[in-house]
Amino acid sequence: MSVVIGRGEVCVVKLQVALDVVDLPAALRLAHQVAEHVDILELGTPLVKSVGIGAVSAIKAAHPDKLVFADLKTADAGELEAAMAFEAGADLVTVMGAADDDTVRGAVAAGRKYGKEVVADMITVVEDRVARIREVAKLGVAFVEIHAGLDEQARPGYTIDTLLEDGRQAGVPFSIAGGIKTDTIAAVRDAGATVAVAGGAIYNAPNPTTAAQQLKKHAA
Ligand SMILES: O=C(CO)[C@H](O)[C@H](O)COP(=O)(O)O
Repeated sequence: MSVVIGRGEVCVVKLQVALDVVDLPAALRLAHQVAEHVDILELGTPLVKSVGIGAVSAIKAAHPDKLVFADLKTADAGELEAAMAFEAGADLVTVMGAADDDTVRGAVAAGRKYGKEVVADMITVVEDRVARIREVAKLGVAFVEIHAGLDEQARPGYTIDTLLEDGRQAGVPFSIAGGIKTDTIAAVRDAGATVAVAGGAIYNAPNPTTAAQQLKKHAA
């Protein structure tokens, strides 16, 4: 399966579900509920920490037709950690955009070896995020994830607007993650994102299948 989604001609924003649960049966259940309506199945960082890298293999085995995204958020030993995820069946893996350039390069080297792709997660506050996005994009990642984490989202007054503005300014392929909902996903698409990542809007919904379906509809 081709995983080149950052550098190709992409007109429609892809929908990535973040499986932010902490046990494998729950992740498999959620993936089964939403797979039909999403393009990418993401194993959230807490899931990988709780279950281990074998969770990647289990999700890929259950959904071989989907891109599987291992959100490792690697901060060091980029080549080693990315190789672990690719060996387990991941199509995409994250490395921290704020990590050392050699950590990012290492992950990218593993991606080249396995024919898979690396995404730089820009969650960490850096002085000038747009400048760092442009630097990281030159290191060979498929795209950057412009991301407000759950802790940032919990702060009063949080909106997704800054993420979208950084995406517009950066001029490189990007995804957006940061509490995307049905009322914001169209703006994510219009800002030019390649991928929209949704976690809580799906796994906290009374009916995750319907939630994923609605997000896809609003993104079209
Ligand atoms: O990586 C994450 C947190 O670090 C989440 O998976 C990502 O933010 C998407 O979830 P949500 O839509 O709930 O923000």
